[in-house]
Amino acid sequence: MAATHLQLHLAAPLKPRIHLHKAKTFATINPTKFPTVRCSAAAATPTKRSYNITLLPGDGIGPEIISISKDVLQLAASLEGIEIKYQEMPVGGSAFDLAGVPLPEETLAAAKQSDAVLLGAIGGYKWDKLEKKLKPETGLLQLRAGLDVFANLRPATVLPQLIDCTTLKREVAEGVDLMVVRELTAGIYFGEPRGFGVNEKGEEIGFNTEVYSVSQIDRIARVAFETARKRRGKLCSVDKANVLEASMLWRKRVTDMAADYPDVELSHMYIDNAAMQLIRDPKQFDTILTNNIFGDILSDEASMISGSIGMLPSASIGQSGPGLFEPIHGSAPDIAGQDKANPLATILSAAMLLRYGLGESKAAERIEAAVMETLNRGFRTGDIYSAGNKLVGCNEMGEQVMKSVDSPIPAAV
Ligand SMILES: NC(=O)C1=CN([C@@H]2O[C@H](COP(=O)(O)OP(=O)(O)OC[C@H]3O[C@@H](n4cnc5c(N)ncnc54)[C@H](O)[C@@H]3O)[C@@H](O)[C@H]2O)C=CC1
Ligand SMILES: CC(C)CC(=O)C(=O)O
Repeated sequence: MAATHLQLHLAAPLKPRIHLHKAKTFATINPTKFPTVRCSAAAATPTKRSYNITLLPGDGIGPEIISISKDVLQLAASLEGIEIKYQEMPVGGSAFDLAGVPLPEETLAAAKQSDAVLLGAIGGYKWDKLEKKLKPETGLLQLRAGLDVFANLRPATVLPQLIDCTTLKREVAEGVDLMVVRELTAGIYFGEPRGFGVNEKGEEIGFNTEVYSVSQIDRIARVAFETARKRRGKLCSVDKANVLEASMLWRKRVTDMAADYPDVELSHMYIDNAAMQLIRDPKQFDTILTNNIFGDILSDEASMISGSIGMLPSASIGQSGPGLFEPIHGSAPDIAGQDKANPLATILSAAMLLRYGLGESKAAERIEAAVMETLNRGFRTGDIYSAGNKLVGCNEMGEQVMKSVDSPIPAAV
């Protein structure tokens, strides 16, 4: 098993040497905006050019968007002289149907042994009534925990081509470029005790626990400070420290860590206010640091500022082992199998895999440039359609991105 370049740079627990820098080539392709940070190997050239990727299509639209994203990834990689071997494994509801569990041991083992993992999405009506441990969602949480990918980077950028898709006023949305750094393997999604029971009145209850340890807070905070430092130097930590003890500890640790980052302007915001501010004036945000559940919600909210949840990719990284790359959306069972899904969030997740997971920035730039060019040529899936553009399905969108992949990349400024 090969450690990714990024992970080598996260090796020291308290001072991960995560490297994030301005994606100048992207700014060149489109001077307005796209994700303006990347974290990749510090070394200019990756040490190897042959990789093993585990593909986890999952459920719903997952197989459609993964199939297309694999083709795009393959083309971009081969044009850069990179060899990739793929292994497709089941996860989620489809894994339950095949193997009786949502994360078969073989799937986790394959993921751990690969250089990076690309996931579609999991879940669907069919499996909603299963007991908790068998649900597709449990499989995804087990996968994230099994890979220990604690840092989930979710960029949200308003592209000029999609400005008509935002639900906000143009002047509010235009130029938004933020990064949500979401803690991914702790908090209420994982905390114990949890379960169902009966209270003292004999009434049935369901309960969960929001719990964070110092080390869990410190490691995600460190990633967020490093991220902010390489962006516009502003970090907003979002919590509920007026009510929750876990948030009180979170705020204290983040505040203490700020001493190590005098160049980063730290602010704190309660989650309820942050949810409101994100709609009122999203441009005030640069990097947002938050816990597992607040990050899940805020990033979905941010997706509508940029036009569609079908546009936002994510990268989940740990201190060692492969990273996990997936769109922020779910399995969209309402449109599954209808060739309606927007594949761009997954295609852009494949670009993040190349850059953050493998340190292969040139191939990543090819994909990002191709997405921009495809949008420039007017191709739109239904979720991002506006008058005057060409409405296409998931497959056609993928094919158009493929056509653009081998177009020349402008030099960095
Ligand atoms: N990471 C994952 O695999 C996640 C899985 N889920 C699961 O997905 C299932 C559906 O959950 P929902 O709450 O409906 O969230 P969802 O994100 O799947 O869908 C919400 C809405 O966005 C649309 N949408 C999502 N992705 C799209 C795309 N690529 N192109 C066009 N439209 C898209 C859907 O059609 C739907 O109307 C559930 O079983 C849930 O547990 C939900 C969130 C994350
Ligand atoms: C489906 C859950 C396990 C995760 C989730 O909602 C998310 O990460 O977006």
